[in-house]
Amino acid sequence: MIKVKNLYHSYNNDDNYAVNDVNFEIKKGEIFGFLGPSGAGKSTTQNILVGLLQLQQGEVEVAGYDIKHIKNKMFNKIGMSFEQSNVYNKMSGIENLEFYRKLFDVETRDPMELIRLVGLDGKENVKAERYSKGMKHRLTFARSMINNPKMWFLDEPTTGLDPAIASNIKDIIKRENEKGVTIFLTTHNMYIADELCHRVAFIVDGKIRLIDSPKALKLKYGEKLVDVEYFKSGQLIKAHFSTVFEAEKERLIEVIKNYDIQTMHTKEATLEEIFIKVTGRGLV
Ligand SMILES: Nc1ncnc2c1ncn2[C@@H]1O[C@H](COP(=O)(O)OP(=O)(O)OP(=O)(O)O)[C@@H](O)[C@H]1O
Repeated sequence: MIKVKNLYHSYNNDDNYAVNDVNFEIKKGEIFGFLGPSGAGKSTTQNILVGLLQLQQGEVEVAGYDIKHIKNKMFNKIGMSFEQSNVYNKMSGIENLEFYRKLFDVETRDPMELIRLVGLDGKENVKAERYSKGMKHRLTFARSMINNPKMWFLDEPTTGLDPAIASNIKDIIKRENEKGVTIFLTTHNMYIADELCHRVAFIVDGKIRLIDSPKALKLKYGEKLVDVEYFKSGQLIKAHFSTVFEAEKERLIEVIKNYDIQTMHTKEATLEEIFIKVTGRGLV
């Protein structure tokens, strides 16, 4: 669905690259996470992919279209939800969607259905200038689905939303993906990436440092420890055991056999810990 080969971008046309030899492919039906700290080059890459920034160097194919020769038809197939909401303030929520749907040559979704989906019903006739930041964000998100995109670009889709609304947005993303929509998700929120993405790319200083599935990364970089809380002579003992070393595995079995276990968890590395391990940098 997306092929990116040897992509470079410099804002000043010098050798100070915001995107520096980036390569990746996204398969149809995949949720691909682009994970990196502020200034890593995520938005620059995404903006080239959606035709907002001109391709300077490299090869990019999106939904079967070569980005060097963008055809209007490509925009029928893609949807974009930006971190910075860019809705028309003088129009109401529903007017924004009604206006936007006219820009497409394909069948579009019912604006009111989308308004309901993102929980803006009851506010559809209010001008967007009176919407809160989170409401504008949801309207932008709803708008990005109006043309039933096959390829959906989501930039920080849950940033600034309260937990219940963020959870609703995550469910919508999962459902659309189950229907076959391919998703390019840009974020520095590792929880979202972990929960939603089939594969993630770690990007720092314009370069991709690693691409893999969250599960494979955890298996590779996880500590393989089991944390156990158990009662011994009436006292709660907290201990952890490696599942790699034989002696520790035997100690763990002894504890399970002889004591009353309160809690037992395998300790997995979080994506953020792995990111720091691999790149030497934090995600913010
Ligand atoms: N319009 C611009 N002009 C000049 N430099 C820019 C411009 N936009 C971005 N940059 C620079 O390019 C680099 C990559 O920025 P980019 O916005 O792609 O990062 P990002 O990973 O999306 O960050 P964030 O998470 O903060 O959005 C940064 O060094 C940034 O300062």
